[in-house]
Amino acid sequence: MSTADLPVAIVCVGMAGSGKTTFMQRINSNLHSRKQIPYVINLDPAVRSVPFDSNIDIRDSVNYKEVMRQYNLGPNGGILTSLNLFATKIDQILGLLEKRTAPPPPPVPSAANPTHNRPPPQHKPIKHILVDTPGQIEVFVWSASGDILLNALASSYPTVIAYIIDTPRTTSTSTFMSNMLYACSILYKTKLPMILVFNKTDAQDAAFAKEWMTDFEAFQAALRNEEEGGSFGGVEGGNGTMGGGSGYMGSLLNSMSLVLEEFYRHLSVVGVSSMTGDGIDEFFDSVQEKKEEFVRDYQPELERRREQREKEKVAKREKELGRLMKDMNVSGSSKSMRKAPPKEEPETVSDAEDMEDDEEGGMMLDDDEDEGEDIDDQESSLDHRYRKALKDNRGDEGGPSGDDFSFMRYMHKANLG
Ligand SMILES: Nc1nc2c(ncn2[C@@H]2O[C@H](COP(=O)(O)OP(=O)(O)OP(=O)(O)O)[C@@H](O)[C@H]2O)c(=O)[nH]1
Repeated sequence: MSTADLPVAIVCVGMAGSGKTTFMQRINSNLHSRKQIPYVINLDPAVRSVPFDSNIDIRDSVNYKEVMRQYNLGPNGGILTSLNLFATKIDQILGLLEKRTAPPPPPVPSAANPTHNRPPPQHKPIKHILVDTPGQIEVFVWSASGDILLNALASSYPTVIAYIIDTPRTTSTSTFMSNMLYACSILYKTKLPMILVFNKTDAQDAAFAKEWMTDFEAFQAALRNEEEGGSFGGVEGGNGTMGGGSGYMGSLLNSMSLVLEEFYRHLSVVGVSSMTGDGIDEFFDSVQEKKEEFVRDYQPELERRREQREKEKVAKREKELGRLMKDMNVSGSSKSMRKAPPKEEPETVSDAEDMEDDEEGGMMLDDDEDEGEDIDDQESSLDHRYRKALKDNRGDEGGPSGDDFSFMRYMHKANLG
């Protein structure tokens, strides 16, 4: 299957209360009404109930409350540790996704009439993978496990980030700018195409935000109005001195808006109301646009990075093997030791569809027979991933924050084009 035919993964991130879950529910029901059943993944371990069915739900695999109790953690630590535990299952999740997104099987001759092909069973390919994330953005976006989950997804499917914004709470220049800076940091951290979703347009039209993003002077005028009207910082009737509104903050916001002009150009912006469904079609148009952008601009870079990591891994293995042989003082070819027989992939995970009744009380709820055998493998692969992710975060060689500023290169290229 070519990348363009693969389903697109839409990862919804947004501050607590921005309406992520309501938005997920809306796009989910929109796709259902168009008979394009999506594959839904919930990565929020702390959510009490979700108003839609998930195919994979972190809560089926990890007991958040138990994690908090056993590790003596607060809510954020609990979410982080739950995500870490869940990240150990990423191979199984990808295995499941691959199975569900594979093209329909070819027609098979029926037993009654072997010369005639039986029509393949009804199998509508999945076109969308929807991912809900915890409201504590930083716990997901800036954690090693968030990195693992996003990287794994993006290396298998075109992936876009939908950043949900609470429009009524973004009408002042300073809250708007804070939100844009947050979006910018997520864009640079994930290096994935992003759609800004101004939600709750039934309560507040998003035209002002679109204007501020395309017309620097309009933003400056709004800033001036706020300063003169004494509502700077979003405080109606304030004295205009919040954060030194007359000077420092105002000029900082001015400069920021100039700096962010470049960033705005690479975003899709849509206004939606998850409540009424307004703007959802435009959102899906943007998803298609960003999917194409992913395939065109991001995929080659991801592949280059993957190949580079593969090469580094092989080189490292060779080096370690050489050292081992030296230590053991063994002469002769090492070829026989190089290739371990391929392992069967475990199949099950916290897939809501495949779930039998889970045992309550443990931290990891979804243990099956295969897992006992693979536990060592999982631990070592987890250890490896964590190290890798932590390394990446530190910006060491090979990590996304080292020489790999592909996004910047892309931005530069796009700017020239
Ligand atoms: N008026 C209006 N309210 C909305 C809209 N979308 C969500 N809300 C309301 O915003 C509040 C928060 O919505 P949620 O979907 O729970 O937000 P969330 O981002 O998932 O919140 P967390 O679970 O805390 O991360 C709820 O009261 C929703 O009813 C919308 O389009 N219009």
